[in-house]
Amino acid sequence: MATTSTKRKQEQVQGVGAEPSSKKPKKTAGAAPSFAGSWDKLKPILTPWILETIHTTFGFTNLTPVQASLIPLAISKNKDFLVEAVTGSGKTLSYVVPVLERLVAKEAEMAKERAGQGGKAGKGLRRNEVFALVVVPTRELAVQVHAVFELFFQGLRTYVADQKAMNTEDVAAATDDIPEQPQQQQEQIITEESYPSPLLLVSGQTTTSKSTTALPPPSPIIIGTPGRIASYLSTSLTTSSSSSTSAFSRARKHLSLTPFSLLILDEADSLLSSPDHLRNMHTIWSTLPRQQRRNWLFSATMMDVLSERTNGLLGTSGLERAGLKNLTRVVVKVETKVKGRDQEGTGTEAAAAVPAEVKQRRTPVSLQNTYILCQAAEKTLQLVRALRTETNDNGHAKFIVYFSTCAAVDYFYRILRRLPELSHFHFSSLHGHLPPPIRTSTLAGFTTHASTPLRPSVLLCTDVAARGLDLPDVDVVVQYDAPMDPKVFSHRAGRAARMGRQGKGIVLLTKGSEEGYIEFLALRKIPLRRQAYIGPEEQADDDQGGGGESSTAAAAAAGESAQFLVDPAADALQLAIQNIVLEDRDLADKAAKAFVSAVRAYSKHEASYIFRLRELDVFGMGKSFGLLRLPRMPEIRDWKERVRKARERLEKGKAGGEDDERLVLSSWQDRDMNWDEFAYVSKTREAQRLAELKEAESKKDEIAAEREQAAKARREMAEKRVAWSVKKDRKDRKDVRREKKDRKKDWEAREAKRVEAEDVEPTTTLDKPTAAQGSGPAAFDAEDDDEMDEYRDAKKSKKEHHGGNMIQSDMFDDLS
Ligand SMILES: Nc1ncnc2c1ncn2[C@@H]1O[C@H](COP(=O)(O)OP(=O)(O)OP(=O)(O)O)[C@@H](O)[C@H]1O
Repeated sequence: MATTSTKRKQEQVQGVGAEPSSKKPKKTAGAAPSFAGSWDKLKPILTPWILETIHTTFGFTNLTPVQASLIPLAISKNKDFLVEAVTGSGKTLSYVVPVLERLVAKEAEMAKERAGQGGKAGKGLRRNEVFALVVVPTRELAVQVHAVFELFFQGLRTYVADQKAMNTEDVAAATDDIPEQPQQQQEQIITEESYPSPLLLVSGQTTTSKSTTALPPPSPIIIGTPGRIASYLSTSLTTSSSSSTSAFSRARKHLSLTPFSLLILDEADSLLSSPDHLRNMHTIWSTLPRQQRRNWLFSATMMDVLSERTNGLLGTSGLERAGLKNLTRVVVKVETKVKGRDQEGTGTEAAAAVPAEVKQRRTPVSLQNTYILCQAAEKTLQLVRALRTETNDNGHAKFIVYFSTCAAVDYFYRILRRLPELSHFHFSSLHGHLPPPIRTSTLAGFTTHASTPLRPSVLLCTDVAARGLDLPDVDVVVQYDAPMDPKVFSHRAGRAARMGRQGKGIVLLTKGSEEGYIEFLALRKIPLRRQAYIGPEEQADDDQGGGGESSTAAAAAAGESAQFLVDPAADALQLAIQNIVLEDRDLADKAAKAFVSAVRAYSKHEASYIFRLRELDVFGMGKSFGLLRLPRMPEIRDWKERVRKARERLEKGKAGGEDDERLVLSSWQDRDMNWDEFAYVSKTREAQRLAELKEAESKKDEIAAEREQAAKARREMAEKRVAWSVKKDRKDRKDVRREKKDRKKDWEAREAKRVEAEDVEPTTTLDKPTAAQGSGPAAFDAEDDDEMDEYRDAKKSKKEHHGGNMIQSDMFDDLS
């Protein structure tokens, strides 16, 4: 067996840090995280109430490596930082603590300055003065970070109350010979006591009103999403040129940036790559004072921003353009010592002789990242079986399942909980199209659910829950769809295995087309281990849990290749899902929307050379979604055409290669049913449908005529658009084809005569004259290519006309 040990080290940070802990970090693979010194021994020494809160409220004794690396630097040096450490390694506290320490220092500095200017003694920051901004990409993460700050301020209040109580006791017990409390300490208590709660700016929580009077009052620390922060700042700070002085001063009074010092971007790579976020970030940057502002950037995939050049502000030059120069990098790496041939568990005695190798990885060591290869038609089946085997065999209880679109989450949420084999699971769903209060309650429900293997819980979600969320005790993360942005992969998987806890990740990859993703991730230092296709439970029992390739036994019995044969259980599951869908037409609508949006999402993969839309088995995908019929979309027409051609090639004995093997086995059958009688459960919806049906019936001929006219107009338009050179080219090719056909007829006639005259067997396909010889049947095979060209031309002109999209565009704008 391969053995692993863990070592985390800091890089590019000077030697300031916590004193090393006397306890050795645990070295067992995937055990508790290695800590890097105790909070008590941290230099500089933390402010008493901050230290007390870390100990009593959070219950933490030791620092994590990223905290030990960054906190001393961030408190004592006025620098910009770029911080990368794996998911769940404690990055949040690594900035929260320095922000608070610097706030305390600023408070004291301002108090001194203002006392010097004749201000009220002991008053530092004013109520409208903002000291730090924390920007995060999602409302859920903002709420979480806000709660951490809030815990510290609660800790402060408790600390102050305790101090006061102690002082009162001291006073009561005082005698003349006991010295007074030092003046400085009393002042500090009064000052610190006055911090207002941090301000949270997220959707559904704060108003977007243009009026400053409707805005919540500022706080020294503001946390929020880019859009909300940008609009809050601009509304609070800007006035139109026609505004009166009093309006201006009202606005200035609402918020002041005089002491502003820190801008923190958590999940910074996401904030800097999404065009929407970036637009808001530009507003924020232009509003904040540039000189005195320090920028701290955090993410588990932060270093990627330095190399990528295609999106947003990424790349070093992009960061420089945004004023993010001279960033001090703090990178905490995870190293795995691998003994044996590889780290995928294939070690043997011989392999053990191979010297151990140290490999870096960008995921926690306690995270076991795996992939399952299956057919597109088997994906939902594998999801269902994974949920069951992980609970039954591995005792796991808390799951997150990621889909690529909101519509897919919405649909599968309605389906999975109705499947009898998952009836004991508690499902919840989270995506960006849900109203904020529902998002909040869903997350709270999932977090507090007392999950056990007998009553497991599953959160179905989009990437809205991929980054930063610290959801306790997540055992397994399943990625039904690989993320469009490869950086998100480790963030998703990192919802499990946090802070040294054991966790597992499973990504479902389509056999025959998506295997390249494994190598792709390995190059990004995210090693994946293969997990066998999950067979039926009885089989798993027989195999001691080994599972097997889909339908291997059946295929072997039939003497066929198992490679692309679909597990019969996938057909049974499709039927079961269809039967659920048949209960309400609304579900069929949701299924179609989910399917269409998922296909469109597929076309948006950044790693498009791995996730090729052309390779997407839409029939199989339709089965996995339990569709009753396939929606009309160009991708399906294209796939149908390719399947047809592959079958033709097979009939002609020309089929070859994996591609054809897959296409030939791909099949689709619409459910035989009467759609006119398929009703909505909602009475109003159904009444509306019936009315529309009646109207359509009465206008049937009119509609058909309109359609015919529209199709004709489209054809004419397409014809007009075709360039003269293309038309000529087409005519030339037509002529060539005609010539070939004539030659073929000619040859056939001659061949028939020869067979009759010489009384011989006709020429077979094996002894055909070659195309180069120009007169045999092979010379006519080029027709296939011509037809294909023509098909492509027609498709292209049609695509140009329709913008390549027959489906409503809102179906796709659905990714998180
Ligand atoms: N010093 C510590 N000792 C023990 N637990 C800690 C310590 N610091 C943080 N934690 C806990 O570890 C968990 C993960 O921390 P955090 O959410 O900050 O990770 P992260 O690195 O920001 O992860 P992500 O990249 O996913 O956002 C949290 O539950 C947090 O309370």
